[in-house]
Amino acid sequence: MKVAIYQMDVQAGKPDANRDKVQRWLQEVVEQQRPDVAVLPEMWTTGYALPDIEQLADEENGTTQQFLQALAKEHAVDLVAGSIAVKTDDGVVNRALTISRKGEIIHTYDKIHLVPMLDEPRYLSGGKAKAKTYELQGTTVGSFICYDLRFPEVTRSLAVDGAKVLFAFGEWPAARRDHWDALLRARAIENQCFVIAAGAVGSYKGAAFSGHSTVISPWGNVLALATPDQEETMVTHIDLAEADEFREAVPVLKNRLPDLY
Ligand SMILES: O=C(O)CCC(=O)C(=O)O
Repeated sequence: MKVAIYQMDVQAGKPDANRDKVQRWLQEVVEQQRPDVAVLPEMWTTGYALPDIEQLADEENGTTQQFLQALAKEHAVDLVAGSIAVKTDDGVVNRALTISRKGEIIHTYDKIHLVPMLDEPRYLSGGKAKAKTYELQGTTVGSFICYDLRFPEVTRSLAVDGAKVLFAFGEWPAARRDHWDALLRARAIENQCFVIAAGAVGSYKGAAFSGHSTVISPWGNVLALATPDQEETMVTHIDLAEADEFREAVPVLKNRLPDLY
């Protein structure tokens, strides 16, 4: 699987400008590298302009979703499209979307863990459904969003349900970059999954984002690591057989004893 990650400098509060950036990026990466999958970061339409999120968020099946469906079809690429703010009957959610190259929505997930340090519970509603696996190019995969990374139960449950690739989307603060790096690597090793993480750069109200988008193998090898502070396109090949080989050699998932913990 050839994966392209957009480590993006999201323009907070400017969804039109961010959609333009994504359109230009995708056009360029598809022309130059022909990836199978393109991956975007967390909340890439609005950034963390939370006080205005009610006005900025998309309607369900709204502008950004339709824009992504058209782009995926036009470029014949699967879009693991990070997450966007979406208005629902329960309030605004931070929703991850994956769209097939045919333009079909193949997965959605609303971030379940809201971040108190960023005041998210004041402006956003947490998802009510557990993160579920889905099929992408014949492989079982899962997606989770930023703060979910601190809750190993999320990725463990995706791995137990068969995921071999975990997609993570972040606008993680630079102040805690070490945690991002260490926890992503831990999630890859403990679940014997590839971890493909798209982060953001730039800053909002003086707080910088961590960059360090990355691709990590099930063995824990860092196959690619972006800069901490520049927009960047990272294209990486992953060999999915590595997950099977590691699982056979070290059968962690089979050796779990959930009744004892
Ligand atoms: O857990 C953290 O340190 C940051 C989480 C975060 O920034 C987010 O979920 O958007």
